[in-house]
Amino acid sequence: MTRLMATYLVHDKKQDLVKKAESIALGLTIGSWTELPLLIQEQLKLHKGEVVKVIELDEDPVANQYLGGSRTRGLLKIAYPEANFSNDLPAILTTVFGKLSLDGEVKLVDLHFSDELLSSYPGPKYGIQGVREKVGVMDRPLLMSIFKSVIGRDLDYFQEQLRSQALGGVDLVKDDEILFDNPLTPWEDRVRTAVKVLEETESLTGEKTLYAVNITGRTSRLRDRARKAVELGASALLFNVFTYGLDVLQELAEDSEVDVPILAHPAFSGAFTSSAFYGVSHSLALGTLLRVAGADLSLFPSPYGSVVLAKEETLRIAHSLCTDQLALRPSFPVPSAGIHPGIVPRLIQDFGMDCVINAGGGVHGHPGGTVAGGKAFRQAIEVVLAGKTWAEVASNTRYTELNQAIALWGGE
Ligand SMILES: CSCCC(=O)C(=O)COP(=O)(O)O
Ligand SMILES: [Mg+2]
Repeated sequence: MTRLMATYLVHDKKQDLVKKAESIALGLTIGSWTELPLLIQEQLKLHKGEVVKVIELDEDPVANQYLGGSRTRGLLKIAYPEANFSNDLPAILTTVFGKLSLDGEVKLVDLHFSDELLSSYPGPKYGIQGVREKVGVMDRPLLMSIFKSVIGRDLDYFQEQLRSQALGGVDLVKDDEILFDNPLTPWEDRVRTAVKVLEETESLTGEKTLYAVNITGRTSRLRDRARKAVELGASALLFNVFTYGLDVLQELAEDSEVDVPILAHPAFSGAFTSSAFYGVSHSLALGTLLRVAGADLSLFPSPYGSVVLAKEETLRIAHSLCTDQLALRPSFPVPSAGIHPGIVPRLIQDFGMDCVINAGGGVHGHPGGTVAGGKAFRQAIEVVLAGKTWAEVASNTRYTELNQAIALWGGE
């Protein structure tokens, strides 16, 4: 019988972590089975969670102070029989972290899916390789930019901003997650406009740019919207997965008519990932679970910009998105928020070639405007991949836009 393995970080008031683990393993499966008749105990044994490992960690004085008293800290590994749940993410998450998520200082840090369980999840349709093929770029990190200040503006503004981003050499342009359907830039018109603009820019530059339209509105209408978006020519979709739910993402990702890459935005995820004591780890939420649910790209705060995560956290997210220990296509890591060209060396050093460099303000806020902003990023990527430093290209006119960006925002 295959089992799903969950790992929890606990800060427990009591001393005995083995007892704690046993109570979780029981409580989330067959309950107080010891009080049942022997025969039934025997039958239910197959459904009982099993404590696989208990690792006691050193006490953390900072955590103790924060939590107002001494706590026993540890990692608990518990295996749940797959026979206990239907094979879908709502059932899995309710099993491993349903009522437990409300029960004191317990954080779900990892889930290990067996191959058998995983075979019901197709994962990303495109993944890193498929997205690269769509834009025809295999040999460098991709560049993505974000529409900014579109709320309250009309389609002409949208069109101009898209054209500038594409002419700047951006591979993917995405709606901001806070752009919903609205009378000034209805989503269907954004897609129709993008198709025309991007055909035109491709004929000028020879480079493909994808447009990810934000799929929003009531859940019951999302599938139709996503299909319609693709029919109208959308080349990617942006999805605020954590305000809808992972299963909704999976429904979209599995739909054969939704045959474009899906970008998962992390909006709202901080509400249940940010605490050191409660909720779900960043790497599970923004890494493993998004990949399992079928996100082709996962956006998350980088260690360097305006909304930051600790570097180790971001590396763990990227690892979960790409590790070949999970038999699914890898999803593209997209470290984001407050990114400017001066940060590019650190991003490439940390995340390697297979990442997407993503910026809004860092493109549009360039002193030379949006086209120059895109160019500055492409130049930064080129310089880093050539193994050069900013100082070595400081007086090179091939890198004018990059040098302007470095002068404004700095760079190491
Ligand atoms: C927290 S990751 C999401 C990044 C994002 O949605 C965004 O709008 C970033 O914009 P910026 O101007 O900071 O590049
Ligand atoms: Mg945004």
